Amino acid sequence: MSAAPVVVLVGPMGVGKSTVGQLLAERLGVGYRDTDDDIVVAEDRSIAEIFVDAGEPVFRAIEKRAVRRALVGHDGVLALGGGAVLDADTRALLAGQRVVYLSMDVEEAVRRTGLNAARPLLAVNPRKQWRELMEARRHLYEEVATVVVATDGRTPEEVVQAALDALELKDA
Ligand SMILES: Nc1ncnc2c1ncn2[C@@H]1O[C@H](COP(=O)(O)OP(=O)(O)O)[C@@H](O)[C@H]1O
Ligand SMILES: O=C(O)C1=C[C@@H](OP(=O)(O)O)[C@@H](O)[C@H](O)C1
Ligand SMILES: [Mg+2]
Repeated sequence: MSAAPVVVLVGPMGVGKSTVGQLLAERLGVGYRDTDDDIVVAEDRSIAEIFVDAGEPVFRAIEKRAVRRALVGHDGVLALGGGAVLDADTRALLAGQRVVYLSMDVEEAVRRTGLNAARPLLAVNPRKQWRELMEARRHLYEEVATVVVATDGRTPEEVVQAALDALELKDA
């Protein structure tokens, strides 16, 4: 069986992919899936534990497989982890998809993620880490995006509406 997500959400940690993804799925009357959740279930350990125990390259290899599986096995809204676009094969798979890049500025990012131990990449000096992450990744998010939706100063519900408008999708 092969399916394709109706919408794929990409963007940095804390931008609201998981929050917005669930609301968007409700609005569209479809299922919601999150590759980070798939990984936690399959590995039976948290994302932070995988980073600490096995290291980032192992996490990225697991993530790549999880994204590939979800892209052919899920027909609802799919949220990816913030670093999934680092992989060139993943970006190639996203080329044929309807992809929303959720964006935000640095201050909003630091406010939302703060010192969150569940996000190991931001555990130390979050503002500097976030700037560097965005410098490395912004063009990758833009490369895979069908539309860009700014989340600054918007509630999750407003972000969902902006995404539906940008994609010219009607809700269920
Ligand atoms: N539009 C928004 N405005 C304010 N806070 C938000 C918004 N979207 C998400 N959040 C909050 O930001 C944090 C990160 O959201 P999450 O959905 O986990 O992001 P991601 O999956 O992109 O890492 C959560 O605490 C969430 O409640
Ligand atoms: O940006 C990243 O490299 C990561 C983002 C996280 O997902 P969220 O973007 O959902 O927080 C999670 O996959 C992991 O901590 C690595
Ligand atoms: Mg998430």
